[in-house]
Amino acid sequence: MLKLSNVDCGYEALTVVKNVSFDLNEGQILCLLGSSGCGKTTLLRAIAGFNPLHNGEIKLDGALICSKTKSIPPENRQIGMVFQDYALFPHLSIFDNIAFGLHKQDKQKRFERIMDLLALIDLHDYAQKFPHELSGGQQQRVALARALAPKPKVILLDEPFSNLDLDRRRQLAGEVKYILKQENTAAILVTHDQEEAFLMADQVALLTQSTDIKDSILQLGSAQTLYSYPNSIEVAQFFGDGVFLDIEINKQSFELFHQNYQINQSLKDGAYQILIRSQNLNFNENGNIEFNIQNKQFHGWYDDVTLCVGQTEIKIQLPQSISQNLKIGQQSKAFFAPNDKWIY
Ligand SMILES: Nc1ncnc2c1ncn2[C@@H]1O[C@H](COP(=O)(O)OP(=O)(O)OP(=O)(O)O)[C@@H](O)[C@H]1O
Repeated sequence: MLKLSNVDCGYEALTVVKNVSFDLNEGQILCLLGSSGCGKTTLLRAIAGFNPLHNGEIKLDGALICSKTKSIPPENRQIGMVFQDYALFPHLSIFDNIAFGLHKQDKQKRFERIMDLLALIDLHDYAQKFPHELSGGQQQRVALARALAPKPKVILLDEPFSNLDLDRRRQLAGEVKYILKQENTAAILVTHDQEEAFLMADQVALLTQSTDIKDSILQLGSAQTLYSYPNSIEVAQFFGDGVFLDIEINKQSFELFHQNYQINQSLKDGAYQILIRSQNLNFNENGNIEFNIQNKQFHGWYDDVTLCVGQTEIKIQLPQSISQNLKIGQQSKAFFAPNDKWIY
């Protein structure tokens, strides 16, 4: 439904985002994920019509809405926007805030749509209240209802949960996903929080921070694909789970911790790095590698655990159920099974 083809965008002479292409289908949620300053908001604003395209084109339902030479004004794009700071009108009631984009509809239809939306966001008793009487999460749900009211084809959400504390963010992310799915409205969410992206997205586009690049999107796919099959070291590092070890591939095999491993993909002989995550280790006294527990850091349901296999340090996250059996300074054993999909 929304199609970006080879989009470059930014500010006057500065191109921030390069060569972005993706398709968004009806009712799908796409998350633009990436570190601060990588251009997520810039891209979102270009889709909304607030920033120019330097190259490429954007189509909505097959119709060109934006290119280097053409730009339909934001208000005519059938694209709604929800901002980080809610941007509700303080002097209007919740009812009137939601009614804002519905002035062309007849009174009865407008009333029904607003009541339906108030029920959907679970604020049916709040119609006559004012924004300052609501919590941050409630205000954000009203902002979403206001954006959804005219039934836009796509909703753009720019860090919509960042003003809330962590617990409320997770809860509201789930609620917003439910509301968007009920309305079957496609959405693009900007976030730098991977958990939020994983919780909400059908597709995740991870953007690079590097400016010296051809393509801003490092990888596009489901959350599971990005996490389980990162296509580069940069993608794997973004998720921050695991360590990279140097290996030397020779005739489709490599040695690690004095064991030889065959690989099932065709790689030229040479130096590579392999990603090691906790899934590669199965703690068992009959294991094939021996290690020493160097450090443990408590994080609640998991610990950051630093193991030393010979001179090699491996820092991994382990759930309490495993970590509680590993004492600092203790020698232990594990079965080690590297994953040849994680060689870079
Ligand atoms: N109005 C502007 N004029 C010129 N450059 C800008 C402007 N706004 C942002 N930039 C630059 O564009 C780059 C991308 O900014 P953008 O706000 O899109 O990043 P972001 O990924 O959304 O970051 P954050 O997660 O911190 O919001 C940054 O280098 C920023 O300095």
